[in-house]
Amino acid sequence: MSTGRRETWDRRCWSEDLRHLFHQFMKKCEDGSWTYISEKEMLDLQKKASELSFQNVKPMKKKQFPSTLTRNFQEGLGFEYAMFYNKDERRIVCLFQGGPLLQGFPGLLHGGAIVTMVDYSISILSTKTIGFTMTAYINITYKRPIPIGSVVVINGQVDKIEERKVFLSSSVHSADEKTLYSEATSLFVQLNLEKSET
Ligand SMILES: CCCCCCCCCCCCCCCC(=O)SCCNC(=O)CCNC(=O)[C@H](O)C(C)(C)COP(=O)(O)OP(=O)(O)OC[C@H]1O[C@@H](n2cnc3c(N)ncnc32)[C@H](O)[C@@H]1OP(=O)(O)O
Repeated sequence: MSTGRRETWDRRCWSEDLRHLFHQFMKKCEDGSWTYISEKEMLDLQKKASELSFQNVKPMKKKQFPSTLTRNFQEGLGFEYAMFYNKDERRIVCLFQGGPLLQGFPGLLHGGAIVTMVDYSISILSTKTIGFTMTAYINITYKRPIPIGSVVVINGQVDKIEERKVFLSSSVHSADEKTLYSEATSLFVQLNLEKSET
């Protein structure tokens, strides 16, 4: 399937820091330990999710299928990111540069935008680990504010799996790893699709 959506790393709005980190991670992919989650893979996952029916929510019609929240902004103004997945270590890394439309306090990223990117990253990790899941809770602590346009690294990992429950922890650091911006713990629950009405 052609997504009609180009990969994001050729966007002009990507800062030098983001490009540099992106290429560092692409290098880590060469031995197969890490894999880049491409736009096509994201779209395929979304498409699959949109075909699911659970808790009486009917699957979406093909024409209604929208893009995800984080991809609904003009280049550079919202969420610019790339994700990498490590299957053996059950980890995800998201390189994230938040644009001016995500502003909360002047010059700083809104906490809702930060938790959105954390939630989205670890939802992909939990989904890749045990199948489609939803966030039951996410408990985030904001330790330092993130300047608009700066590049941060979100690290997410699976801590424990108990049947349908996946417990994850995550952190948000500066690109040079010197500043810890936020930390979160969360629970994702695998969707009980058998309960669904189709
Ligand atoms: C579809 C995803 C695609 C992702 C990849 C695709 C990529 C492209 C799409 C991008 C998508 C981005 C998505 C971002 C992530 C969202 O933003 S998700 C949106 C925000 N979350 C929600 O709206 C969830 C609302 N809550 C619910 O629907 C239901 O409560 C849940 C979470 C599905 C669980 O309901 P349930 O399946 O009926 O499970 P239930 O039997 O109640 O609980 C199961 C177990 O979990 C425990 N549990 C449930 N909730 C809690 C809680 N809050 N605290 C503690 N324990 C709890 C229960 O106690 C139970 O434990 P056990 O008794 O088994 O030990």
